[in-house]
Amino acid sequence: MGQIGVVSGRDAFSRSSIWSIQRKQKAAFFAGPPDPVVAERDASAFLRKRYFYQSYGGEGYMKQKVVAYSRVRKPARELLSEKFDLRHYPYGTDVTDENFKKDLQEAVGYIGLEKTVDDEFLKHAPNVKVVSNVSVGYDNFDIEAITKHGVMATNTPGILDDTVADAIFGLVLATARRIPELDRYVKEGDWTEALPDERFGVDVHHKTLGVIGAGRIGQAIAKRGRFGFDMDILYHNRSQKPDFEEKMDAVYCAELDELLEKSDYVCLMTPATPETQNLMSTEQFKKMKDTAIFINGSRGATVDEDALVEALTNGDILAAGLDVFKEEPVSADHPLLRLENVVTTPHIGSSTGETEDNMSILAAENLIAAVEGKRPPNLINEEVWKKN
Ligand SMILES: NC(=O)C1=CN([C@@H]2O[C@H](COP(=O)(O)OP(=O)(O)OC[C@H]3O[C@@H](n4cnc5c(N)ncnc54)[C@H](OP(=O)(O)O)[C@@H]3O)[C@@H](O)[C@H]2O)C=CC1
Ligand SMILES: O=CC(=O)O
Repeated sequence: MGQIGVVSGRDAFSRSSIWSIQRKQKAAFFAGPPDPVVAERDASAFLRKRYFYQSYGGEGYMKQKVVAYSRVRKPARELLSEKFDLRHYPYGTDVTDENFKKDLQEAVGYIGLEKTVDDEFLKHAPNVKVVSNVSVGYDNFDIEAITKHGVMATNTPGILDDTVADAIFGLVLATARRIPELDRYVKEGDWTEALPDERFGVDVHHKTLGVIGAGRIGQAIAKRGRFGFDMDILYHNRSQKPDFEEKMDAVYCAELDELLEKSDYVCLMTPATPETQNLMSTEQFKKMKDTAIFINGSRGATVDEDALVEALTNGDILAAGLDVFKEEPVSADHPLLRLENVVTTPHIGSSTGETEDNMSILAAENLIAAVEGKRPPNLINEEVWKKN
């Protein structure tokens, strides 16, 4: 089936229908003011006809295809289905799947998460106007290639900040107070006497929290530390943030080393970019206090995992809380997972029903705007918009 450049029901008529309406309008103009009874009859005929074309795919009406991949939530799928012929594929599907490949060939939009969208992907998607990520991080997008193809790229910033900050601060507490380990201790029947000292945790309140990457989420984490736990806040960031400093008494560390040397908790929240690749490696872990805890909520790419295993085993740092890994899902036999001083979660920063719904809806709105020729609210590659 070929494609027809129509989206809404208003456009869903064959040319002959439109000419017929135009002829009637012309005749009505020369006939003077309309008879209200006739006007009402014409209006209901118009609606019936539109219903017929929408419902039965009559001549000239065909919804455009949109491909959705993985966790695109129901409210967003419903929103998209009102306007498009939505084809939803599960996690793991790729262009080796013939149906996915065919739908992608015809689709005007793609919405999903985690899948790499690069030159190769876009060669299979020649009609796509927009690729809409259901996440704020877009390291799975090759923005240069997407821009070269004249395709708009969008993401979902802002609406997930508090949810992610809660999860990452949860890792701070779980790691410091050894909650998963002690949960097992209770459930496995080992709680038969007063807790031995070697199972004690460390305080979080009144300690120093160092945030690397004090953007939307980094600042939301700092807010919890500052106002919930009376922590002193240090931050290292590409640019200095005077507002943030004022609100949270945060102190800027232009040099990462300064933050690493002074912090009790180091929380990494930068995007994954070529500059942040293995930002934390042997040298950086050695700079940290041996009583300090490292938390990664950014992406696995920002941490040299072999160096982290070494730092945790040698006692260069006390413990680590990790929501993200270089390979996801992380393999069950990964050396990090064998360490008792590591607490993990399966990349769950934004994983609450409410927030995932909101992210999916925002991603759907981005897609719809772009396909309808409007500037999507969360456009990443402005150049494509300016060119049009
Ligand atoms: N674990 C999870 O489930 C989730 C993880 N994330 C991750 O968190 C990241 C951040 O999201 P968000 O806070 O919304 O993004 P923002 O863009 O608001 O914040 C990123 C911050 O990192 C800073 N930064 C970028 N590069 C560097 C660098 N080389 N050195 C120091 N600082 C740097 C930026 O500085 P500047 O202000 O100067 O640009 C900015 O302040 C996402 O890209 C994603 O990877 C996001 C959501 C959930
Ligand atoms: O990791 C999640 C995101 O939104 O980025």
